[in-house]
Amino acid sequence: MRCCSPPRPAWVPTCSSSTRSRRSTGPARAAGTGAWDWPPWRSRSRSRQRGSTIPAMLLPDAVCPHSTASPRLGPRAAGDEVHRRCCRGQPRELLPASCPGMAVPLGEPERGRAGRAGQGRTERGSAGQDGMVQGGAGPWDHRIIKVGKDPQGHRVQPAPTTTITPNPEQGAWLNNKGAWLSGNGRGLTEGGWLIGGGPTPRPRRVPLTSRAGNGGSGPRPLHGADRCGAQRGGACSALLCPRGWGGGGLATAPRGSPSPPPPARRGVPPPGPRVPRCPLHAPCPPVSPTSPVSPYPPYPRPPCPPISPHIPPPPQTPCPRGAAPPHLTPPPPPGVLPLSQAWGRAPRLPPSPLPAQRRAFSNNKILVELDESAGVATMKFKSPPVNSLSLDFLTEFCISLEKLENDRACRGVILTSAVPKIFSSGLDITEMCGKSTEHYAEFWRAVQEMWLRLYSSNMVTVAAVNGSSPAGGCLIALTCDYRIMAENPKFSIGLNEAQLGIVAPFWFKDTFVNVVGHRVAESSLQLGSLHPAPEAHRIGLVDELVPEEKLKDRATAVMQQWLALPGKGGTSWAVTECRNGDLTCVGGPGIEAGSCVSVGTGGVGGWEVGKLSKAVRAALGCEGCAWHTAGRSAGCAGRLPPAQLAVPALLSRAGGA
Ligand SMILES: CCCCCCCCCCCCC/C=C/C(=O)SCCNC(=O)CCNC(=O)[C@H](O)C(C)(C)COP(=O)(O)OP(=O)(O)OC[C@H]1O[C@@H](n2cnc3c(N)ncnc32)[C@H](O)[C@@H]1OP(=O)(O)O
Repeated sequence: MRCCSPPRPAWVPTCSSSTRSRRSTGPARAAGTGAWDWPPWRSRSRSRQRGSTIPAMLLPDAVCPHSTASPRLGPRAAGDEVHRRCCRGQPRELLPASCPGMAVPLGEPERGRAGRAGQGRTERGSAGQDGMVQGGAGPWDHRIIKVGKDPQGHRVQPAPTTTITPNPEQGAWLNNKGAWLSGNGRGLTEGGWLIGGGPTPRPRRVPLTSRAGNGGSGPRPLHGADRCGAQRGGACSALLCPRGWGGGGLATAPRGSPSPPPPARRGVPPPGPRVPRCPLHAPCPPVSPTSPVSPYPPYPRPPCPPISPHIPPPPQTPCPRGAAPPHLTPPPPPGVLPLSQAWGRAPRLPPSPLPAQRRAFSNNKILVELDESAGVATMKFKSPPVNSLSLDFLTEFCISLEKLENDRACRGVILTSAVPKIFSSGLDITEMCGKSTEHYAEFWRAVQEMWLRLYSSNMVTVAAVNGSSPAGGCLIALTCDYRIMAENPKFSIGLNEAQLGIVAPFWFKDTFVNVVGHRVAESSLQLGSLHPAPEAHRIGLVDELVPEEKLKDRATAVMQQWLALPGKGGTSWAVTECRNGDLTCVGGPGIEAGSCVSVGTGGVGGWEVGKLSKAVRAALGCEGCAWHTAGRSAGCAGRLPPAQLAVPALLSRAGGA
């Protein structure tokens, strides 16, 4: 969460020209001719509007119009290739039957799928001899024609057409011969033959898949390709599971973690919901078709404690992951849309009265520890020697942050380093030379994604800077709500790009200006200064200095202070109405109807415009709208219809005062 306006107006597409004129930065700068035009997924609409000269690799032109997947990741190839892949990245039941991406021409082998998507590879035959899929009347009605080699290597003739019928209740598929089909992790199989790119994603490591799936030869991003696993009686694999759970260990399951259950065999119904499950891992409610599908795969969920099938779980055991008890979450007044609903996420839980519970997630470069009782996670960078922001690091960063974002138990994140003396050395320089154009685009997209996710996070973010933090490392700290630095004068922080002979991108600069002000930013950027800790504190680049050994405690204390603010527990709401471009409060608990809601550029109690717009846009499905953040008000730019919205009471009270 941010307390000041993010430097977005320069590039955010607007609904009205009047809004554009009110922005602090001119449209020329947003023309998008540079490699870091931002954000990439905005470029499409803007290019349509204004004939932008944005490089093709940044244009998500090939994004499937039927897809709700984020078009952010990876360079896009041209045309229907991507369209088809894009569609196939979606849960099929969510796709319209008319989606052209579902229709694969009869006779065209799914040749590319194995290579591109990492799925559809036959068990015994070679890629390209796989089954051919003909689109049927609906997304689930596919005729499968087997072509390939039998186990002895003989070529087989096309087999009779098989029709697959889904059985959502069982989570399995039935062919027209009454045989059960199953996903074997690589695709839909029948009798050991892979007959189609099934909906069961194949477990593999996250970061590389999420990158390669958008145009490379590697596997596609798996997340979102499946329904919630819990609906099939298995583990929940949907990152945006409404219950807040991450995945079923599909992507980054640590070594030694229990293997997924074997796929059902032919003629044998797959395991249904008969096996008693951990109350923590109750089946997820169906994922709404309007839910955004994350481009990221989940990361591991904790294994269930063993439950004997003979001993049913205690019926009264409250699910610590479920809804908060009624006394903790009073129902909103009639007509009030909880903000969580507006954001499409569950409300965060207040600190749990249960004994402290800690969860730790670790991948290669970032260690995440979540203290559920405090609702605070710590992300420790552990990518020696200097925590440089490589593509892998950035990908892991985004995955970890998104996981926490979707975890209702987590309300704040402390970013720090596990590498002595270094917070982060900034962007990995080796990623910026000697690589392909596609790699540069991918890397740069990841940098932007990292910044966007951190800046727009609705968690409290505190940077505990326990070492030097040049350039991109400084950006991470700047993007947090609060910065505490170890008071070691050997540690320095700043945007030193000028010393490298390069220019800090404008959004680096804007973030810097937001924190230190124009004049200080100007001279610091011109000189490429790295400010020793005491100086950094003096110019306001960091909020406070503490001895290094007290850094963690101080960060925790600051976090508690922030989390103690009202509205953070998701318990108080106000109703606002969008009228004439302003948000007007139309009533709420303790809030007078008609009071005007406005948000100062300095923020209100830690709330800020970006999040408000996020909520509003999510509630109205008005993604095309932008919010002007100039001056002291936040309003919609143009075409938001009057609607009742919910914003935290804190915001409304402060704005109405
Ligand atoms: C810059 C490339 C230009 C390409 C052109 C592209 C143009 C378009 C892109 C525009 C991008 C603009 C935005 C840029 C943002 C950035 O973040 S750029 C990176 C800026 N970072 C730095 O300048 C940090 C430089 N490093 C240091 O100052 C020091 O290394 C340190 C972090 C203070 C640590 O010092 P120390 O403990 O003494 O360790 P070292 O011995 O110096 O380093 C150890 C090894 O780490 C390697 N390394 C250091 N920094 C980086 C890095 N950023 N990326 C990759 N690797 C790094 C260093 O080389 C050492 O490696 P070895 O020699 O192999 O041991």
